[in-house]
Amino acid sequence: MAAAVAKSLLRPSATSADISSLPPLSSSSSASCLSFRSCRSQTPFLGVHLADPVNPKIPALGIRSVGRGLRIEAAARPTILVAEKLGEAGLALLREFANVDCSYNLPPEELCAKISLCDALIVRSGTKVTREVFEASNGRLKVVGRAGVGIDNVDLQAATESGCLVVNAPTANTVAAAEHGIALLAAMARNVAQADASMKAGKWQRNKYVGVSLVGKTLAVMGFGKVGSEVARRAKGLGMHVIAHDPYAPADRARAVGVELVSFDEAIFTADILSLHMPLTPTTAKSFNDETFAKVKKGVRIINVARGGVIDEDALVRALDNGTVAQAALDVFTVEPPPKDSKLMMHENVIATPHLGASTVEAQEGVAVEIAEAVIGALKGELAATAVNAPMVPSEILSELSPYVILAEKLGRLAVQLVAGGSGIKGVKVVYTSARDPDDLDTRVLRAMVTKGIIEPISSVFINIVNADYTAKQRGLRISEERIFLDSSPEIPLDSIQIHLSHVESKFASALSDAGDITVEGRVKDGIPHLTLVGSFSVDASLEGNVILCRNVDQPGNIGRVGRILGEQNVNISFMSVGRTAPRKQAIMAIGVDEEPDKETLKKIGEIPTIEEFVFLKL
Ligand SMILES: NC(=O)C1=CN([C@@H]2O[C@H](COP(=O)(O)OP(=O)(O)OC[C@H]3O[C@@H](n4cnc5c(N)ncnc54)[C@H](O)[C@@H]3O)[C@@H](O)[C@H]2O)C=CC1
Ligand SMILES: O=C(O)C(=O)COP(=O)(O)O
Repeated sequence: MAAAVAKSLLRPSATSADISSLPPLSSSSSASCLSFRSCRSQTPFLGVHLADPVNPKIPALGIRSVGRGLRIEAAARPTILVAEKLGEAGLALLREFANVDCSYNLPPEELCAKISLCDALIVRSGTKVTREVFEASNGRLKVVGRAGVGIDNVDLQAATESGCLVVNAPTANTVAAAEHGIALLAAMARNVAQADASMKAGKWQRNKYVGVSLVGKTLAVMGFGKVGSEVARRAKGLGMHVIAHDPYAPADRARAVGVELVSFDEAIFTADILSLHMPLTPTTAKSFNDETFAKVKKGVRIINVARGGVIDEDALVRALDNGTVAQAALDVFTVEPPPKDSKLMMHENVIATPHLGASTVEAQEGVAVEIAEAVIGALKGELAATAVNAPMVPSEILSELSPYVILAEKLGRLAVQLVAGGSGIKGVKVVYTSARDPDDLDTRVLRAMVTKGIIEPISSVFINIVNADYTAKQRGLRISEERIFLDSSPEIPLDSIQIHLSHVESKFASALSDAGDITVEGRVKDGIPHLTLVGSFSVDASLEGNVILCRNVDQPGNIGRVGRILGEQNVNISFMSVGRTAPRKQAIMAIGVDEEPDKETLKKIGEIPTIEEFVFLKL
């Protein structure tokens, strides 16, 4: 397989450029440490290429080894543009390997002008690496390194389309972000920022700035990942009662820290202080809104060191104005920097810092080294453990597996949505039924896509074949694979894929097999992925758009009742499939819908007397 990958490589490297042809440094650049040595020949790559998992035309990531008696091409030095301030230890590593251009805070047009002369770009959260940047690179840019966790400032789709690898540094700033959360917690409780400002204005206001104590208070950590668990550990040291909400965190990890995992509602009902540490995803976006604030304990305090977008900022201003939220401490904002007249930032009960969570000397040295090593490794053509968009499968294998790749991801996505909130997933078993000899069926990409389907809807992490196993392991997710041999033609790579999630509760009890696992199975029919089994029920539904699964007693009229409710709301049904144990016994209806039904419509479906349970799933 590795040899096959190596064969499928490489497009020609962009031509080299002389230092004199680089656009001038921006007047706003805070530093310039251009250190070119060999400027004539800059075709440095061993060849880094990306493959889109569903578009085999995009070549695979790999290494161009030397041809007959040829030298490895890495003799020439690549050019790396460092667009935001990076720790010296990382810069030193980069300079040993490449020509390094530190041009900080470039306006977008200057970044675009420079980028066609650079092989790698390193940024933090302040630089938007847009589609325009990839287009302007004319294919020369091979690696973008994000010196930190969140990659919401990099257009990953555009990066993948242009064959550019994106790597990040996910661990080195965890403690810094957690410490900043604790700093904001203490500063907020004791009005440190407001009291300091008052003293500097010549006042001595001892009565105005009476604070609240932390000991004995309940802190709800929302998002019990790397940063959240470090915050929890520290808050316990302050004598706080710590609970956490994270639908996907394993309970034993929480138990090890002495923290109880609770539902979202329990967390917001009971917390004196909420500390946000979840990623910004479509599910978490604006999850702290008017509806949420209506449920919180009056006078709750909120800390946000995650992403501004998880809070509806206008709703937070209203909640601060009416006293529902007593205070907020914010490091991150929907728009950064926020407008100077932002009501939220200027609110007297808000303390704010300019996205400083990762900004300690130690963390910045750590991320600088972490990202420098990842970028250098990628430029050498090595696999990066922290790659976020780099599938690595030869195009011929990809083209054969491509419908199964989609099937694997959709089954994973479907299975995770069947898990009841609060029951963390630990064990995933993927069963392939195939007539192929195991050596002729490379399941890495399928396993990666199952992992992607399971993790991506609940995380900010982007999964591909490079980082799937790494990410699953980091999250305590054990993915095992099993093959069932089918005595038929090996021309077809796979007959079916089954996913079993063990030791979890389901929000749709019918999805549980006799063994008690959430079980879903799919097949490819005429090139289209189909769902063929849910729990013990056989169904046949194409895995496209959205699906409503209903369990009902098999009797006339059910389809019509559901269809009428959907029709009244102008929700278009794309397909219908019924699977039943026996006539007039239990049945499952799978109904494909083009539009997402609103809550009221779903409620009406749930109220049909013969419908015993139902679930709405987004594919
Ligand atoms: N302010 C700053 O400078 C920094 C901010 N961050 C941000 O902090 C956040 C957390 O980072 P890490 O802990 O490194 O990430 P992580 O991926 O280790 O943890 C995120 C956790 O959130 C959980 N989660 C997902 N959806 C959820 C939901 N709907 N409700 C509750 N929990 C949910 C996940 O299961 C996971 O355990 C990210 O948004 C990251 O970008 C990270 C470092 C510095
Ligand atoms: O790592 C993250 O997600 C951060 O938010 C840190 O951002 P920064 O590198 O300080 O711009």
